[in-house]
Amino acid sequence: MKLGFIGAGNMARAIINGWSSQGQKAEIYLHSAHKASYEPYAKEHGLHACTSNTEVVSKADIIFLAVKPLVLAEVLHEIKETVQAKKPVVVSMVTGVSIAEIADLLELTPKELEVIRIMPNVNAEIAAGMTALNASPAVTETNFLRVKGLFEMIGQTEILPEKDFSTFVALAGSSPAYVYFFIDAMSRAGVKYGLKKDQATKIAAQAVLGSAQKVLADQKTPMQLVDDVCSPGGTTIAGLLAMEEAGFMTAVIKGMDATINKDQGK
Ligand SMILES: NC(=O)C1=CN([C@@H]2O[C@H](COP(=O)(O)OP(=O)(O)OC[C@H]3O[C@@H](n4cnc5c(N)ncnc54)[C@H](OP(=O)(O)O)[C@@H]3O)[C@@H](O)[C@H]2O)C=CC1
Ligand SMILES: O=C(O)[C@@H]1CCC=N1
Repeated sequence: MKLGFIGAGNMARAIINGWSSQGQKAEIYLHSAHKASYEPYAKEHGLHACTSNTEVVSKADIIFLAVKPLVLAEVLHEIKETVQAKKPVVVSMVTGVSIAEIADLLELTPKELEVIRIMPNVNAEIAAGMTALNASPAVTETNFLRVKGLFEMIGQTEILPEKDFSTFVALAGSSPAYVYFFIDAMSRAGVKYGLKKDQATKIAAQAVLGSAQKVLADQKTPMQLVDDVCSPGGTTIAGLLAMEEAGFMTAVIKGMDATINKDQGK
């Protein structure tokens, strides 16, 4: 299995570094916009640096599209003829672009080309990712399981209808940033009350990690777990009510709404 990456930015590197940490051995071919960006990275990680996007398509069997939505049309125009001749599996992580749109830009239909749409997140880098997948009708079971397996190596996966991808972006694609933001806010409070920033960040991050693990491991709902921490007349209920007074739940949902609207081009 030969893998190809078009785009070598934050998300591509998180995935490739995650695979590398898990001993993934497939050859990887890579190209991005600037030599100074992708060549040193390829050299450092034992990847094949290609001289064009078309070369990536001609060398690899599974092509990962890891570019920003704004340059996607230009990239697909560039690789169109090689894709039409070779029919590799095309895996897109580009936000807000459907399988049908990708096939269309390549002047093929979803029945003619194996297109897998994914939405990963940056925690793939430490094998703690969360990736959604959906496939065009042309995708064979073998190839789908192959791609799904690559993401199971670096986290959890969920097969989702494309209509739910925008919601998934909010809950898992973008949300690492929101959780980092929350951790930083807690950590700043620690600094306000005299802790060093790195110490406060470690304490806050470990509390978030343990809480997430507890939610996944426990039969109780998150709200039942909230109640378990809130001693009557205690510190937690005082803090929780102050957060709610400042609009915590509304702020989170407004953030999710804005993410989803942006993903849907609204
Ligand atoms: N970052 C994240 O957490 C997530 C991102 N995504 C999606 O993944 C995609 C990539 O995002 P991200 O990695 O963050 O973006 P980055 O800006 O970090 O990386 C974009 C990459 O695209 C390359 N590029 C630009 N133009 C071309 C071109 N014409 N041909 C080939 N490569 C090109 C850039 O090259 P160079 O480095 O040489 O400048 C860069 O390597 C986006 O569609 C994003 O929505 C999905 C889930 C999470
Ligand atoms: O901010 C973005 O548009 C991308 C998609 C998910 C995470 N980063």
